Amino acid sequence: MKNVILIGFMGTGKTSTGRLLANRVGYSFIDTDNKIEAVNKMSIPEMFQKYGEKYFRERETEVIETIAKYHHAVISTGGGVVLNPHNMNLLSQNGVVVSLTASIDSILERTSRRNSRPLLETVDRRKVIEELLKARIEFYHKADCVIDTSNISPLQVTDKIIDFMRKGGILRARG
Ligand SMILES: Nc1ncnc2c1ncn2[C@@H]1O[C@H](COP(=O)(O)OP(=O)(O)O)[C@@H](O)[C@H]1O
Ligand SMILES: O=C(O)C1=C[C@@H](OP(=O)(O)O)[C@@H](O)[C@H](O)C1
Ligand SMILES: [Mg+2]
Repeated sequence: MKNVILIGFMGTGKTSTGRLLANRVGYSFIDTDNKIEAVNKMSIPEMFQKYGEKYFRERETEVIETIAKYHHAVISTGGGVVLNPHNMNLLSQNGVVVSLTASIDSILERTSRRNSRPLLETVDRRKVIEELLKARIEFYHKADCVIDTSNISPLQVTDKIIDFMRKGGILRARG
């Protein structure tokens, strides 16, 4: 049974929408960031601060190597997972990849509610978001399905993902 992998920039709603989707379709839910924190017994900001981004990326890949083998799971990734082709090869072998996008204004607004994202701890957040997006956009478009979440609720995003799953025969008609 295929997994559903959510990719996308910080603030596009991967964690919140993924949890909702898993509840609706009866899949288990895994968020790579939560798993990294649980396995390493350390928050992500603390990990970045103590050991840096490279160390975090290594822990991220370790977690992906484990969870890519799961079945029947919605897997919400962190925004930088796409940077390592090894991560994406593992995840896509056993799942369909759904990419969530959002306008810069939406990303800015959504990531300012709670700052647990070390890469955005900066004075000019808009500029950093623009630069990171520019470098990553090509990866976010390599997906089986791309959904713009700027003007729709997480529930509406899950409606679209469920439609996509039904059309692809991943999910049976109703229920
Ligand atoms: N479609 C949406 N519309 C409005 N707010 C959203 C939407 N999706 C997520 N959010 C909010 O944006 C913030 C970041 O969402 P989160 O799921 O943590 O994103 P990600 O995991 O992609 O970084 C949260 O406060 C969440 O409630
Ligand atoms: O884009 C990134 O490089 C990151 C995104 C974060 O996850 P979200 O996309 O869920 O915010 C988290 O993995 C870490 O702070 C790095
Ligand atoms: Mg998240």
